[in-house]
Amino acid sequence: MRLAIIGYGTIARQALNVLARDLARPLDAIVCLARADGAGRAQDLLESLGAGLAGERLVVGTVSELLSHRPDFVAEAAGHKALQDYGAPILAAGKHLLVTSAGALADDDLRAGLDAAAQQSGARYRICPGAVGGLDILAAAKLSGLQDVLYTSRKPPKAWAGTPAERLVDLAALKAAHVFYEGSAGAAARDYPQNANVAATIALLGAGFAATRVRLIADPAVSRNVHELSVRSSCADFDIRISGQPSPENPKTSLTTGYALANQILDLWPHSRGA
Ligand SMILES: NC(=O)C1=CN([C@@H]2O[C@H](COP(=O)(O)OP(=O)(O)OC[C@H]3O[C@@H](n4cnc5c(N)ncnc54)[C@H](O)[C@@H]3O)[C@@H](O)[C@H]2O)C=CC1
Ligand SMILES: O=C([O-])CC(=O)C(=O)O
Repeated sequence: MRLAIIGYGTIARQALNVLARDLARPLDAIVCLARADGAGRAQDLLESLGAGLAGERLVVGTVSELLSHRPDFVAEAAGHKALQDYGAPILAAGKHLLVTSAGALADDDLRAGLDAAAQQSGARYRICPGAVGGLDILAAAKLSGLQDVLYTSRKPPKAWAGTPAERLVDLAALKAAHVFYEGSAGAAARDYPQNANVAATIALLGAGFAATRVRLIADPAVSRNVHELSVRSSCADFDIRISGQPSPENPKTSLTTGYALANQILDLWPHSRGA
């Protein structure tokens, strides 16, 4: 088993920790694609996980180097730009791709490029559920006809630091919950690239980027990242609420996301799960 991963931050570290603990046997190789300024950090991460993770542990700087190490598939946990830069060449080389930065797919041109590369090579890209759940019933309900899909993300104010929310509201002074964004999943994914990948995932599996309604809330009364999905459809109405622990290293990212990525990786290899 040979795994390639793009990113060596919060989600990648969490997912690789789970693999190092839970794989039935170590990977033959793990290859991490790092930016020039992060090669040392990527190497430290791979070394910290020891022989339990993989025999060979390699850090590379380009997508062609990554592909030269013949991964079985590639997991992305690095951000929108990484998917824009590396997604099509990976798929064109016939490698399956697990996508965490689903918000990048709000860009129709990127989606068309990935679809074309995948069609030409037969490779597939799969969206990691990330911080959310309930996507199975959403996809089923889509087949029956969706009347309304609303996704609400409620996070502590510090999770919205460094986003356009800062221009809309004084995050540090907030005393009560404040809805600073109400609109389509497409605009949310574009404007909040580190916070609205779940909105994009729901849009992709459900009503699409234009019709999926999104609300983003900064709430000083919560310590969790709370994801709520409300769906009205021809087969069922449902409301799902997930109260996620924020990652200690990155309050924007729910801890679930790294576990979700590890779970997807384990799913792609038969018999890879330990006891
Ligand atoms: N689907 C979901 O539920 C969620 C998706 N995400 C997505 O995952 C991404 C990563 O999240 P975290 O791990 O929390 O962020 P992070 O900031 O902790 O780590 C990102 C890592 O990717 C690396 N990186 C960035 N651009 C790169 C590039 N072009 N090539 C190679 N490496 C690159 C960074 O150096 C860093 O190591 C987010 O930006 C977001 O797009 C985040 C949270 C939830
Ligand atoms: O991890 C989360 O809470 C969700 C998130 O950041 C995203 O959707 O991009």
